[in-house]
Amino acid sequence: MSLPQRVTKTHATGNDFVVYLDKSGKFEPTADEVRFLCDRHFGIGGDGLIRLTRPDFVSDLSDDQLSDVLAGGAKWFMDYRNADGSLAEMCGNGTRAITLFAQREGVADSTEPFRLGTRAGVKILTPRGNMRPYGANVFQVEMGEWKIGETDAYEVTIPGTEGSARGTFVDMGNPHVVAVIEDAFASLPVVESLDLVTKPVVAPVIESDQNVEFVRVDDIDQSTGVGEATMRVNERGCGETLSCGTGLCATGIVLRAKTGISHWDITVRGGTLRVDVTDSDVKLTGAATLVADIDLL
Ligand SMILES: N[C@@H](CCC[C@H](N)C(=O)O)C(=O)O
Repeated sequence: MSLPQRVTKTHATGNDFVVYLDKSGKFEPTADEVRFLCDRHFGIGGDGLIRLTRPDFVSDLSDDQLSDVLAGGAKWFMDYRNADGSLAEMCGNGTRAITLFAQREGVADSTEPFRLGTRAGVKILTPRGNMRPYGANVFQVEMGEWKIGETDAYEVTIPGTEGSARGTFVDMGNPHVVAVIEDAFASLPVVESLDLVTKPVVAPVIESDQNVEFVRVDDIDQSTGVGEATMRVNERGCGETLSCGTGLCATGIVLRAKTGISHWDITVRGGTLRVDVTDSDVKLTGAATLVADIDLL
């Protein structure tokens, strides 16, 4: 068994995680252990597992990744695993949940920005306290650089559902395809009616697999420059989740490319978050929650 006795259940806008602190590097989980803890019937349940550890205890990091993380000033690392046991480069919601946990464990200062290492580089989290309409224990995350592919280059379908949409690839460190489904190129049902238990199909195939976001623009206030949108997501390695932080950022980036609006309040099934996009950076603002400490038997 490579798990510690005590783990903690957390979530960030309903994207839920089993997390633990591994100060000594003794507790690198196996894929079977991840699947067990994330199982909603036989385990604790979670969209993913996060080990908070020192960067040099993460065995899959290349020398370049490790030196980038250390050069970026991160003393702690978010080792993220999807519920199916696969590794992921990044988890936007996970960065907030694990930073709140790091504060509680006394390894992050609750008043200062926290530099967190990830497989997609260092992310900086600034605590914002309670913030309407986003909730309690809000953090603003500097998610860093992003890349967008050709607009609408992919066809997105859902097996068993009639219709299709066009999707745009976004690299947030991890891979996303964003389909704005209530525009001229889409014939899928409305966002709320989609079957996202079924994994969407993206063509042409993306080798890494991908997370897929389905989005509707609800409102654009030209006087404030802020848009509102609704999004749902099917995540790689996990299935439908109530929220996906990197997916929200990818959504903000695609909506900016399509509308010219850079600031978005996006509502997912787990709440509302803020995404602010510039040419060189994207910021994500949202809440985080610690739910329970659990002793494994
Ligand atoms: N929920 C996450 C993303 C988690 C990883 C993703 N499933 C992947 O494999 O890329 C988020 O909040 O960003």
